[in-house]
Amino acid sequence: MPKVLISDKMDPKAAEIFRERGVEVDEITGKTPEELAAIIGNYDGLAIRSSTKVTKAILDAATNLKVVGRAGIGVDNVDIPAASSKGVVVMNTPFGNSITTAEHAVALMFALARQLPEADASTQAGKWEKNRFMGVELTGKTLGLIGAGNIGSIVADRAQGLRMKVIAFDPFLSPERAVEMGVEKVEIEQLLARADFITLHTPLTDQTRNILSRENLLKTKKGVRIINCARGGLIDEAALKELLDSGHVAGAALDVFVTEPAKEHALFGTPNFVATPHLGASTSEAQVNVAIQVAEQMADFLVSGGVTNALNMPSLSAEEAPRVKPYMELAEKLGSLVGQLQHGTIPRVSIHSEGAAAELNQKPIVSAVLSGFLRVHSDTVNMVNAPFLAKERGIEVREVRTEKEGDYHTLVRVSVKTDAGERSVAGTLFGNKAPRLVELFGIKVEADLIGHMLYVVNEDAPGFIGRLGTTLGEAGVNIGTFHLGRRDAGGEAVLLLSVDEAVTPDLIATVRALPGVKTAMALRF
Ligand SMILES: NC(=O)c1ccc[n+]([C@@H]2O[C@H](COP(=O)([O-])OP(=O)(O)OC[C@H]3O[C@@H](n4cnc5c(N)ncnc54)[C@H](O)[C@@H]3O)[C@@H](O)[C@H]2O)c1
Ligand SMILES: O=C(O)CC[C@@H](O)C(=O)O
Repeated sequence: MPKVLISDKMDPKAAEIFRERGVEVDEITGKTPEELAAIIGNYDGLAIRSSTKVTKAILDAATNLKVVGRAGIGVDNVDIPAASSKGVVVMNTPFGNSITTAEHAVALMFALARQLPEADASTQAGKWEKNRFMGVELTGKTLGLIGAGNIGSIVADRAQGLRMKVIAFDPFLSPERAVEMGVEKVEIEQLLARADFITLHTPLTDQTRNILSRENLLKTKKGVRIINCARGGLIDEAALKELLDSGHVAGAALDVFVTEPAKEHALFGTPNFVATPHLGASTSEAQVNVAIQVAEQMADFLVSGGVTNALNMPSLSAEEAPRVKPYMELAEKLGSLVGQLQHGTIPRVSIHSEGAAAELNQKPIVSAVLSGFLRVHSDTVNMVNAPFLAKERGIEVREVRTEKEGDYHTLVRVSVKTDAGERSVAGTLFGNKAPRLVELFGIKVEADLIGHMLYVVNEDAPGFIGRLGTTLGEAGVNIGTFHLGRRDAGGEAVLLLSVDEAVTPDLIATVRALPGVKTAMALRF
């Protein structure tokens, strides 16, 4: 039974779904990084919100971890490159809290427009300062969106309902989508110069870090009001404080901070500054949504291999998974076979799916080939990190599909470019389930690639099989299955034998010394 740790406070629905789906679950929140590192080795999955930091150190300690599930959108608390290189899938729930967060941004916009928090505090302090709190209307004002993705577009929709004019800076926003959203796509300079309110809805990346820098804040319209419900680090907090103090910025509302939790901050107590403790996603509706979604996605992955909303692996729905999985097994075996048989630099790997195989999602098949191929050199390679490692090693990966059937109803061929030219192996699925090799370097040979195997290339001559059988028998090696193929009578023959135990290097040397043997190698599947 796979085991998951929920390490941040999450709606109880998550644990309920894990258990219903046959996943054991522990809820242990509030651990220090050291305490988490001490227990993470016991788990196959880690479900988090924003408090748990999944650092390289945690991943190094997570010897059994297969998946990290973020009940939310931002994954800046997960070291994704480290997770990918350790073969850990990282998933998020990209839509579950979008409405809630957009509503929080709108709430903060109202709070700034009418100074609601300060008016509330003053009134409850018995001051009745009716003339102190003069607000501004939203109607007719210009709202500048920085980031017009899921949340930004919901904010735009709500702002239009409030009769605001919405302009958006987002390099990835297409003109068609801008028209559909009813917003004017602008460059950042125009946005800064024109917006009465600015709201941020981008992830924190190298391009967005400090997007509201001191320089950009100085380019804003005097009296601008700024809202950040996306990520700390998008605004220069020190410059924001100065510009609030000088009155250039009329108000700022932050839900997110460079350092969280922000228990002390230079901005705290500044007039017209509103703060919430990263509450963007905190409604019961959003928390139920993300808890259900993360638990379903992680359980699908751990129980049936389905991959949804992964940031470092191709998606594979729980419905597709049973059909694609036997192909992944076949692909991995074929990748492993070429990886074991071919040494030296391989600049290109091509994966050709034919017949029924060509109708499937190719991404997991390609990843499985690369995983089998590269695992020959490292035990830590898997489906998640194989495409990254292949890229790192400069291996070009080609994918070809031919929907028409050839000799087989379904076939996967893996070819590698070598100094001696292109060499390929091919396999099929028997009964749509059992992977079987059908061709090896141009020779038809049918074999199940399982356990310990011996690969021999020899001159096709009478008596050879007997001599080989005797040699193995004398070494105490029991033959399980025996597969033979040859290019033509008297030409080159290939033998693939499954044996009950590993073939030692000494025995390989003895086989290589037999008359007529060109190559002999031990293989492992
Ligand atoms: N406060 C919270 O509790 C809370 C809750 C949910 C999401 N968030 C955060 O909100 C942010 C947005 O979430 P989303 O679901 O809308 O994401 P999204 O991916 O749907 O949208 C992000 C948008 O930012 C745009 N973008 C990327 N780089 C940009 C750049 N350099 N300049 C301008 N635009 C750029 C993208 O093109 C995209 O349209 C994320 O950082 C997320 O983590 C915060
Ligand atoms: O989990 C939370 O409370 C915050 C989530 C939010 O930051 C997100 O990116 O989805």
